[in-house]
Formats: sequence, structure tokens, C-alpha cells
Amino acid sequence: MYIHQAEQIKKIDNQASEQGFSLFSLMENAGRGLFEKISPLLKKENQTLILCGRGNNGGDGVVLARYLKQAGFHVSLVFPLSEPKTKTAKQHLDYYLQQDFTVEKWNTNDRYDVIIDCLLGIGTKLPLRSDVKNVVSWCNQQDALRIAVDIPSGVQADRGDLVVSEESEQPNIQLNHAFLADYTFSLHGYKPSIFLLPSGKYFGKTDVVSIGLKQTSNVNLLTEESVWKTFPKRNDAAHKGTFGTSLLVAGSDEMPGSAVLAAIGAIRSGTGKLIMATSHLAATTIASRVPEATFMLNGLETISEGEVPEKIIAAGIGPGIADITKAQKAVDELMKLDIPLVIDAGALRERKDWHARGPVIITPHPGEFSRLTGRSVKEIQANRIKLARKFSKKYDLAVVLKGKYSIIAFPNGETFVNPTGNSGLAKGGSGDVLTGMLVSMLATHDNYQDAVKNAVYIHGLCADIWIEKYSETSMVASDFAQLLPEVLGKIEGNR
Ligand SMILES: NC(=O)C1=CN([C@@H]2O[C@H](COP(=O)(O)OP(=O)(O)OC[C@H]3O[C@@H](n4cnc5c(N)ncnc54)[C@H](OP(=O)(O)O)[C@@H]3O)[C@@H](O)[C@H]2O)[C@@H](O)CC1
Ligand SMILES: Nc1ncnc2c1ncn2[C@@H]1O[C@H](COP(=O)(O)OP(=O)(O)O)[C@@H](O)[C@H]1O
Ligand SMILES: [K+]
Repeated sequence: MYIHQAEQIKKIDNQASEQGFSLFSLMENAGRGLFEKISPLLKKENQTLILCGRGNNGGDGVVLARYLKQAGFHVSLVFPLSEPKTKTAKQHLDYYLQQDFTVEKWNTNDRYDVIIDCLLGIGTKLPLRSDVKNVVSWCNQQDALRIAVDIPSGVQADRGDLVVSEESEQPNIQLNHAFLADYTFSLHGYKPSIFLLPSGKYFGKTDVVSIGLKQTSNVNLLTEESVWKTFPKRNDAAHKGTFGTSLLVAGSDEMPGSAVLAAIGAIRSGTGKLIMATSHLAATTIASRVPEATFMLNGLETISEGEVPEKIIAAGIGPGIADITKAQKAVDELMKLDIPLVIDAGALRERKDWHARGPVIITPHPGEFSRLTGRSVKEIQANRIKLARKFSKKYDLAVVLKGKYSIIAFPNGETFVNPTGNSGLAKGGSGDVLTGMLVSMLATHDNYQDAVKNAVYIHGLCADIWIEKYSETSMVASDFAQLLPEVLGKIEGNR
């Protein structure tokens, strides 16, 4: 599933017109596609209001109104912000009027069953002017089905915030400042703001309307199907060496539990062997929960002094590490190896040098990413896709920016949004399981990008399946990790 930023859509429009596709015909396709998706939601006796703005989003509304009227629906087409100003929207309005259809005056006392928002689309620049705010506010107070075209008015295409300045003293994000849709039909592809907050709360159910153009984008939504396709097969002749030895540098006397969780995530995700480089106390705790693990005692110290176990094919460092200085030295040593390296939690702190022989994967939550980038958490959350991509490209590493809709950005520009996972994961320990899974899957996949995508997707899927049966509130990391055998069984069966 493709995700398009506003800039890309503008480029696509220009390319299409160079290839002889007029904007008029794209708008026609948009309106017809919208009609096909929206008409099944309407009843013939419904009173439907289509509110159009002055740009091309309004133009889409004009075409939609024509199709709905031709099919016999009761539709009022209105321009509450005055008449269209773009050439294409004007052309479609002329054509609409030539069919003897009319434009009506908006009367706020009239009642409607359905309100369709074609006020503002990807041309939105915040803050909203008061005329739009008033219309949006009226819409949100009506007892009607609310449908948005492309994006809900008041929301930006690429960012999650609803006000222009993230540094504003009083952001005053009120519900009434964006159209609160029950459904949003996005043209050509999804826009990033569906997967950001608070914007994502305004979209309702979402679907994409094709406008007849070829789909290309290097930002995509991860799907279960892509996981099935890329998850490695185990052959019958496999031995424990086939799936490689993973190294996890994790845990300390203060935080043995993190290492336990990382070890559970790793041992259940396919690695042939697992070495835990950890403290004596943590090793005792891990051994009782994950008897399959082997140990490098005083692991962090030993590795930081340059002594690294042999024959490892993937490594991860960070969960439950307390000594940040030693962690940095250990990361330096691991970066000398030509293997994929996951850097998480304690090992991410104060990290500045990212040069490594093998692929580096960092797994920051928004707070950690804030420290790494020097930007506020608020700015990061509003612009997750773009900022993860930027960091990935700048430092030539893979970024897994965690949270609702984790973003996975690779240095070649390929970017993925993960739809799995729920707020039950927002508890200590969830990220530790992920780090273990990542390292183990890096050891078993030929392609490191597939390993990262699959680990992130499957981690969230386990949590989603857990809450179908049990409570999201009470779910803890060791609960959903128990579902790895069930979820991986499903994937292996479906391949
Ligand atoms: N390939 C595709 O996907 C295709 C997409 N298409 C469609 O085109 C849409 C993009 O159209 P667009 O570029 O004309 O911009 P659009 O969103 O209508 O907004 C511009 C208007 O909004 C106004 N405005 C802005 N900010 C404001 C504010 N804060 N407060 C108040 N007003 C504000 C601005 O006013 P201005 O500031 O210029 O006076 C101007 O009038 C896209 O979303 C999709 O629906 C299809 O038709 C064809 C193919
Ligand atoms: N609201 C949410 N929806 C989906 N996933 C979430 C949500 N909150 C957190 N997560 C996931 O839970 C994990 C939390 O990791 P992290 O913040 O590092 O926690 P910890 O280090 O305590 O284990 C990440 O994989 C993150 O994507
Ligand atoms: K809209």
C-alpha cells in the first residue's frame, strides 16, 4: 500500500500532464472513483451536503456531485468559502452547470444526513482561516455521516500536528479545528498524516481511490503478505549452525529483566544459537527463563575491551545496560565487525559516530530520537516519516522509530510504516523483546531489510493477537512474546 507525500503528488500531477493526462481528466477520474466508493454508503432518501473549497479538492467535490445527481441522489453542492479559483475546478463547475445542475446557498439551519468535506486537501497551509474553522466546527456538530475527500479539512498531508507552529505556547488543538470524518477516501494513495497523531484521529475509516495513474512511492505500508513472502524457509537438512549465532549484549545487575525479555524474543525468532553477553546476576535470571542461551559473563566489559565472541552473524546491544561509557566502547568494537548490528536503549545514549562495517539498525523511541536529533518530541511525532528518513540517509543506517505506527527508514530511501501493535505495548519491556527478535531475524534472513520489517511487523502482530483474547491494559512484554510460536506458525503455514 503506497503512501504519498504532498510534494510527490504535485510531481505526479505534473508528470501526468506532460504525458498528456490533463488535470481535468484526473479530476474526472477522482470524482468518478469517489462516487464508486461513496454511493454504496448513501441511501437514496438521504440529504447529502457537499462542501467545496476554492482549490482542486473543491473540484473533486463538483465532479462527485455530478455523478451522485446523475444517479438520483439528493445532493446540495455549496461553496461556503466562495467560488472556485483553480482553472480545473472552474472547468468542472462549468460542465456541471451545463448539465442543468445547480449550486446552492449554504444554510446552517438545514439538516443533512451526510456531509462530504471537499473544502481543503493537500494544498492546506495551517493555521486555518476563521471562515474554514467555522464551517468545520458546524460540520462536527451535526448529527450526520461525515466523509472527507483526500484528507479531512484542517489536517495537513504530511504532518501530524494541527497547528502551524510546534513551538506555539498554547497549541489549542481543539476538536473543531479539523473535520472529524467517519470515512476518508484518499486520492491515488494514503498521505502520511493518516499514520501520525493527532491528525490520524480525524480520518475515521480509510480507503484509497485510484485516479488511473501508475503507483510508485518509496514509502509503503507493511502488509502481512509481504511478511509471508520474505520469511525464510527452514530446510529439513538444517542444523543449529544453519541459522547462525546471535549475540545480545544486554542486562546488568540493576536491569536483568530487560535481558530476559530480549533473550525470549531472540530464542523464539529462529536463531540457531544465542550468546548473552551480560552480568553474572543477569545470567542466572536468564538461564532460568531461557535455558537455550549460552553466556559471556562480564559481557559488556569484555566486549568493550575488544574481546568479541567468534562466528556471530548478527548482534544487538542496549537493553538493560546501565554503564553508558562501557556501552559506547562495546558499540565501537561491534561496529568493527562486518555483521548487522542493532543499537538500542542504553547503547543509543550519547552515540554520535555511526560508521560501521556492517548494516546498523537503531531502534529509538521518540524520546531517544529527540536526544539523537536535538529536536523536540513534539516535532518528531508530528513529522515521524520525514525525520526518520532524513536521519537514515544522513548517517547511512536503518532507523526503527518506535511507537504507534513504527517507521522503518532505510538509507536507500525505502521507508515502511508498520500497522501492527497497540497501546498495550506502551509498557516497559516491549522494546526489549523487539531487539531480541530483530537480532535473531537478522541472523536468519538473507536480506537485512526483510529481517527488520518482519521483526517489527510480527512483534506488533503478537500484541494484536494477544488483545483479541486478553486485556490490552494488563498485557506485559512476556505475555505477547509467548505468542511468537503461534504467529510464526501462521506465517509458515501461509507461505
Ligand atoms: N494527483 C492527485 O492526487 C489529484 C488530486 N486532486 C485534488 O486536488 C487537491 C489539491 O488541490 P489544490 O492544490 O488546489 O489545493 P486544495 O487542497 O484544494 O487547497 C487549496 C485551497 O485551500 C485554501 N487554503 C489553504 N490553506 C488554508 C487555510 N489554512 N485556511 C483557509 N483556506 C486555506 C487555499 O486558499 P488560498 O490560501 O490559496 O486563498 C486554496 O483555495 C487534492 O487534495 C485532491 O483533492 C485531484 O483533483 C486531481 C489529481
Ligand atoms: N501505542 C502504541 N501502539 C503500538 N505500538 C506501540 C505503542 N506504544 C509503544 N509501542 C511499541 O512498543 C515498543 C516499546 O518500546 P520502548 O519504548 O523501547 O520500550 P522499552 O524500552 O521499555 O521496552 C516499541 O516496539 C513500540 O513501537
Ligand atoms: K477535504
